[in-house]
Amino acid sequence: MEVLNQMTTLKDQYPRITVALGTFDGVHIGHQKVISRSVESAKQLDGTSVVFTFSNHPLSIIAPERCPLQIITQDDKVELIEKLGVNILLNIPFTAEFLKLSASQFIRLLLDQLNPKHILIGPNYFFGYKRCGTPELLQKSGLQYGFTTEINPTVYVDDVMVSSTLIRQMITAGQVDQAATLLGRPVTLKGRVIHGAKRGRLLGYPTINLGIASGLAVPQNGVYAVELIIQDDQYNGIANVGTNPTFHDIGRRIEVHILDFSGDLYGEAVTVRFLNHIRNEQTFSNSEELKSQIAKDIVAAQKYYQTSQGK
Ligand SMILES: Cc1cc2nc3c(=O)[nH]c(=O)nc-3n(C[C@H](O)[C@H](O)[C@H](O)COP(=O)(O)O)c2cc1C
Ligand SMILES: Nc1ncnc2c1ncn2[C@@H]1O[C@H](COP(=O)(O)OP(=O)(O)O)[C@@H](O)[C@H]1O
Repeated sequence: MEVLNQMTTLKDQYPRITVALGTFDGVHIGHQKVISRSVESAKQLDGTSVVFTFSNHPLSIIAPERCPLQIITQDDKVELIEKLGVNILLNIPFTAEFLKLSASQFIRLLLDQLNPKHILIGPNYFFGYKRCGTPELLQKSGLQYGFTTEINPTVYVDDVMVSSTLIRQMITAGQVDQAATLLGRPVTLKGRVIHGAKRGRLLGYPTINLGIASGLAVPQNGVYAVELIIQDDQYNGIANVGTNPTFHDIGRRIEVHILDFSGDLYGEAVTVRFLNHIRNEQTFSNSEELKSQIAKDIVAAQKYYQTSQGK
């Protein structure tokens, strides 16, 4: 997949473009449908599938105070879009100038740069200054300018409408299993192992510590059954997200005790998949109480793996 970080004229080089339009935070199952349809219709046309999206959330420019936490990083978004088989990703910054484009100017920009044959959007796609452009306007303009617009129907899971807003709420409420259903994959965070208070080894439960990137939606403080990927190996683990209130500790972080593992992991890149919420973070009166609770947490996590991983 070719990734372009600024608006580029593609129409001359690629005569039959299909373009999926959207912010696509999370690349959830609804987004995946829209993007996959673009890939399919490009194949039918013997053309080129393009995703046109922004590298920053439009609200970060329109109303920064209302800009939501992001479900995934930009790098992960690019990787997920690539996996869907897209040919070209236009991942361009949403700027103050872009904000001022009217709906018809935005359509004109698409025509001038891409001249698409087919446009794919979700049902709640609005565009142009003050979100004046509607899916219907795109359809009508297509009749005039020679493109078709496909509005993908709303995707539901058990009567729940899939949306980035709902997924963010689920993640920050610790409902990671429900969020995974709407994302089509587990809630995943990545980081490098940093040094902590070196207390874990004394408790008998060493934990890799990961910092929390600002701006990302992180599961609410608590204990979770997780899977980890370190280099090419997969492990089961038990994570605590929080501030270690038992020890009047410092900043919020993610820590994971890896089951059946020993070794030095400082500095390693780690991927953590949050599978299931086990309990909330608590303040214990002493480290013995915390230790015996962690032993119970591990039993709960193992039960979870046995049922979910078929072991
Ligand atoms: C499964 C698990 C559950 C935990 N639950 C709590 C908790 O409820 N309250 C708390 O204060 N700390 C909790 N912790 C965090 C421990 O306090 C922390 O791992 C320990 O202090 C070691 O910190 P260190 O890695 O900085 O050395 C938990 C850790 C694990 C691995
Ligand atoms: N099973 C394990 N799970 C997590 N980390 C482990 C494990 N075994 C060894 N380690 C190592 O021990 C370190 C954690 O020990 P800990 O005493 O908690 O120190 P810190 O406070 O620096 O995290 C990890 O960074 C890793 O290098």
